[in-house]
Amino acid sequence: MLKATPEPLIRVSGAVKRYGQVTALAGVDVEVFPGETVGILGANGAGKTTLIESVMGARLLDEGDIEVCGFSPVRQREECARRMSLQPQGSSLFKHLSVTESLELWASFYPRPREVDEVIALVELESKRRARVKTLSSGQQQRVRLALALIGDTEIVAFDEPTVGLDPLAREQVWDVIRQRAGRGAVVMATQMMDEAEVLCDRIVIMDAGRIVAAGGVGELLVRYAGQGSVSFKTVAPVDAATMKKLPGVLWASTRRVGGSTSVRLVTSDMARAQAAVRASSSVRAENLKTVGPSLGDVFLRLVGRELNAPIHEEN
Ligand SMILES: Nc1ncnc2c1ncn2[C@@H]1O[C@H](COP(=O)(O)OP(=O)(O)OP(=O)(O)O)[C@@H](O)[C@H]1O
Repeated sequence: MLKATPEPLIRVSGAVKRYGQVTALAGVDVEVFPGETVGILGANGAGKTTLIESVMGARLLDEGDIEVCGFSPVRQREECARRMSLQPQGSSLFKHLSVTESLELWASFYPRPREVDEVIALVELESKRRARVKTLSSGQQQRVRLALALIGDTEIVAFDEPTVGLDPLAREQVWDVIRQRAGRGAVVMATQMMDEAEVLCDRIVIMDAGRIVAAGGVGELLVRYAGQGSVSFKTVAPVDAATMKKLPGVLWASTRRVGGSTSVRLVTSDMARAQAAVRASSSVRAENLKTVGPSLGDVFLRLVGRELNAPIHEEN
C-alpha cells in the first residue's frame, strides 16, 4: 500500500557484483520511492537481472549496500520477503500444479495476499483456472508468472522482462496488468524494450556494462540526450559513424552494414541542418531518408552507442 513517506522503499548504494572476471554491477546507486514505476533499461548483459535479484536478496553483493523498506535483503531476509515479490523466471514455475494451486501456494508465503480468483481474473486466466501450468501456452505461462508476482500484494513488485516472447496483443494486456498495479507501492521493471519503458515507467534508469549511464523521466531524458530527434537513411556509399557525426546539426551517429548497403541513424541537435547536410553531401548519396521526433531510442543510442566505440557520457 502507498505510504506518505519521503523515504525511498529501495536504496541501493555503491553496489558492486563480480562473477569471476565479469563485473556485472560496477558501483550502482539507485533509489525507488513509493508510488513510482521505475524501469531498468539495458541491453543483454547490462546487469539488470543482477541488480533486481540483489535487491530481492537472491544475490550477494561484493561491495555496497541495499535497503528495502529500511531492511537488509540479506541479513533481514524475512522482513524484506514480506514486502516485495519478484515475477519468477521461466524455470521456477511448478508445472504440475494447476493455476489455482500455484497461486494458493504462492499466497501462503505472504501475510496479506490478494484473493486468488481476483488475481486470476486480473491476468485473464479464468478459463484455465484448473489447467496444469505445463499445459499452458508460453504466453499463458507468462501470465501465471505475473499473477505470482501480484498475489502477495507486496509493497514492491519487480518484473524481469515481463513481456519477453509475447505477441503484440499479449504485451498490451500485460502492460494493462502492470498499469493497474502501478501507483500502489513501487514497481521495478527490467526491460530491453524502449516502448515498454516509455509507456509504463515514471522514471527510467539506463544501464550499460554494470553502470547507470542516465536516469530520469522520459521527457527529461529526451530533452537531455535526444536533441531534435533523428534522421535515418540507407546508402551504398561506405560511410562511417565518425564521419557522419561531424556533419552540422548531428549529435551522434550509428551505422550498420546490411548486405551491400549501410543503414545510418543520426541523432540531431538541429534536424533541418542535419538533413540539409546529408542531402548536400556528394559522398553520402542517401536513399529513403526519414525523420523521426525525439525518442528513447535516440537517448539509448547516444548513451550506449557501442558500435561507435564512443565515450558513454556525452553532453549536448
Ligand atoms: N550467475 C552468473 N555467473 C556468471 N556470470 C553471470 C551470472 N549472472 C550474470 N552473469 C554475467 O553478468 C553480466 C550481467 O548479467 P545480467 O543477467 O545481470 O544482465 P541483464 O542486463 O539482466 O541481461 P539480459 O537482458 O540478457 O538478461 C553478464 O555479463 C552475465 O554474463
